[in-house]
Amino acid sequence: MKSADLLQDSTHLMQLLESWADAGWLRWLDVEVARFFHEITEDASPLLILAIALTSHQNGRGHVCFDLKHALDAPESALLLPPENAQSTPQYLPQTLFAHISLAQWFAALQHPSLVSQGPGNSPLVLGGTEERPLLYLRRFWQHEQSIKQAIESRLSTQYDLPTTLLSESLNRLFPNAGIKPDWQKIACALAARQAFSIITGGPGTGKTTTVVKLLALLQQVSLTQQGRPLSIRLAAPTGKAAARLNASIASQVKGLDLSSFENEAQIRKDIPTEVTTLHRLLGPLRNSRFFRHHRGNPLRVDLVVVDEASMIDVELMAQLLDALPADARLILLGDKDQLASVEAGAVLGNLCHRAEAGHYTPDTQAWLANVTQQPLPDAFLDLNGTTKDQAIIMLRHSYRFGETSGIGHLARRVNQLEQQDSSPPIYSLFDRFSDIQRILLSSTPTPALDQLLCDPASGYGAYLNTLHATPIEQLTSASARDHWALSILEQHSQFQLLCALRKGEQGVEAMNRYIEQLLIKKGLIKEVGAWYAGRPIMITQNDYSLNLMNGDIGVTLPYPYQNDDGHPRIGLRVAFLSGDGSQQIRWILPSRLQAHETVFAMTVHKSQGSEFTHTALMLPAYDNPILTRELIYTGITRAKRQFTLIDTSNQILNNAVKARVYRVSGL
Ligand SMILES: Nc1ncnc2c1ncn2[C@@H]1O[C@H](COP(=O)(O)OP(=O)(O)OP(=O)(O)O)[C@@H](O)[C@H]1O
Repeated sequence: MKSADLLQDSTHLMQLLESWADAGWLRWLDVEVARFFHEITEDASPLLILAIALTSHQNGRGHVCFDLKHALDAPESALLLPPENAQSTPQYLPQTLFAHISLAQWFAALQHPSLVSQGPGNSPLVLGGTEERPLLYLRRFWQHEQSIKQAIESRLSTQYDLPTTLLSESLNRLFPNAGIKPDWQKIACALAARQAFSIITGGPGTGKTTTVVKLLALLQQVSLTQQGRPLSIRLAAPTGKAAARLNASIASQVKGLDLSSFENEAQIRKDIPTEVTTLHRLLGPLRNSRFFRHHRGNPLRVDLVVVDEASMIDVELMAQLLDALPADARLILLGDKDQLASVEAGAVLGNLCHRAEAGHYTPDTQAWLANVTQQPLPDAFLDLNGTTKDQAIIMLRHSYRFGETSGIGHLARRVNQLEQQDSSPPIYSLFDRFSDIQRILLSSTPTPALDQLLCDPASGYGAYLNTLHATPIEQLTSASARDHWALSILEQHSQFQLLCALRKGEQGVEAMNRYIEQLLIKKGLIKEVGAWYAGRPIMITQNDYSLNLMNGDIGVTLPYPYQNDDGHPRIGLRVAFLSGDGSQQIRWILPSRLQAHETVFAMTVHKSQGSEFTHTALMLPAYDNPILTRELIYTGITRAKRQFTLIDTSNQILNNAVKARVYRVSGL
C-alpha cells in the first residue's frame, strides 16, 4: 500500500499506529486513545485520529501539547525518532507519512466541534496556538495550563505596599557589603518581597538557598513589625531527595545567618522554618487518587510557600499547588531554568523563565530598585515593554561554588552557552586545564580506566563496599552500632554515582547495571549473587506512602541479624535508607516489602535531578540520539559537587548533544 493511502482510511491508519506501537515507537496507550476516538466518532478523519495519537505520544514525552507545524517541519526531533527502545523499524515512519500532509490540510481536519474546540467547553481536545502554529491539547493539559496562567496573573496583580524605609533598612542589614555589582541576590530579595509570586532562578551554587533564607528573614521582620505576628511559611521540594538536600542546606544557612543587627534576632531566626517536605506531602495525598486533600475548597493554611528544584514540577502538579494556595498567600519558586524539565508533561519553570536571561525590567522597576536596594540595574536588562511577569523573575548570575578555578563550573557554563557557530576552543580542551574534571575515552566497554573508576576504593563504588565488608555484622551487637555502620555506608555510597544518558543500549543504565554487578563480583566486592545481595544499591521508582519512601530515594542492601522461629540467630538482608527528614536516622526495610524499585549502580540523568554527588560520572552513548540535549548534559555535569568524569566514545557525541536544545512547547 502507498503511504498516502494510509491517510484515506481510518482503519488502515489504526493498523499503522499498531505497527508503530509494536516497534516500540508509540505507546500502546497512545494507540488506545486514538482507537477510542475512532470508535466513538464515525466522521473523524484519519488526519484527526493521527493528530490525537501524536498528542498522546507527546504527553508521554513530557510535552503538554502537540505542535503540528514543528512535527511537519522536523519529524525526527519533534517526535523523537528512532525510539530509544526500538524493537524493529516499522514500514512507514511519520516522516514518510508527513510528506503527504500540508499544515492547512491538517488544521482543517481538526475542525470537528464534538471532538475539538478552541477553548472552554466539554470537547476532549482543545486546539490552541494560532492557525500558523496550531497546538493540539488533551483537555486536561489545556486546563492545567490555563489554571496556572490565571493563578499566576492573579497573584502578580497583588503587589505589597511595603514601607520603603523598613524594606531598605532590612535589606541593608541582610546584605551589608555587596561585593559583586549589581548584587542580584539583594535585587532578588527586594523584587520577591513586593510580589505574591516570584521565581529565583540560577545555576548551581549561585546562592538560591542563601538568598531565600535572607528573603524569609526579611519577610518575617516586615511581618513582625507591621502585623505583630510571623508569617506561616512552608518549604517544599518535588522529591524526597531534593527535600532532604534543601533541609540540610537551609538548616545550615539559617544557623550561619548574621542577624546581629536586628533587635529581634532570636525571634526572626526562630520563625524561619528549616523543615522541608515533599510537595505531595504538603498537598496531602489521597490513596489511589491523583487528587490531593488540599485544593481551592480546602486550601493550605499558609501565608507563604517556597518550592525548591521547581524545574521538576510538571504542569499538573503546578496547577494543583496553585489551586491549593489561599488567594492571599505568596509563592516563591527556586530552581535552575537550564536543567532538564520534569519527566511528566510540562516544562513549567523553563517556560516561565524563558526571558529571564535578558531581565526585561521596566524603568519603573529600575527606579524602585535603585531606591530600595541602591543597586544600579544595568540598562542592558531594561525593556520598556517588560511584562508584569518579567518583574517577578530574577536570575542569579554568579556561581559562588563553581568559580574561576572550577572545571565543573567552566564546563557547565560552556555547555550552556555553546552556540552553533562557536569559535572558542573545543569544549574538550577544558579537560586538560582543570583537575576536577576528567574524561575517559572508551574504545570498547571493558576499558581499564573505566573499571578502575567504578571500583576505586577512595572515590568509586569500592569505598562503600569495602566498608561494608570490613566489619562482620555479627560484631555489631547493638542497634545503634548497626545504624552508625549503615550511615557511614550510605554516606560513602552517595559520594559517587554513574549517570547514563539513556536507559537502553550498550552504554545505557540497564546494560551498565549488569556490567558493574559482574565487575564487582569479579573484583570480590560483591560476594553473593541473586536478586538481593549485600551491597546492592536500589532506588525507589514510585512513591510508597505506607513505607514513607519516595520516588528517587536510595538505599543500600545490607546484612541484618534476626531470630528465626526456633529462636536461632540468623543473618538476613535489609535495605537501609536514610529517613527523609534530615535527621540522619536509619530505616531498615525488608526487601520483600519494597514495591517499585531498581538497581542503581547506574541511573539516568533524568532520575538524578534533585540529587548531587561528590563525584559524578556521565556516560554518553556511542551514537547520536534525540534524547541527548544540552539540558541533559548540563544537568548531568551539575550533579557533581567536586569531581566530574565524562565517559564517551568520540568527540562528536558531546558536541552534537550540546547543540541540540530540548524542544519546549507550551502556551505559558
Ligand atoms: N553572596 C555570597 N557571598 C559569598 N558566598 C556565597 C554568597 N551566596 C552564596 N554563597 C555560598 O555559595 C555556596 C552556594 O550557595 P547556595 O547553597 O545558597 O547556592 P544554591 O544556588 O542554592 O546552590 P544549589 O542549588 O546548587 O545547591 C554556599 O557555600 C554559600 O554559602
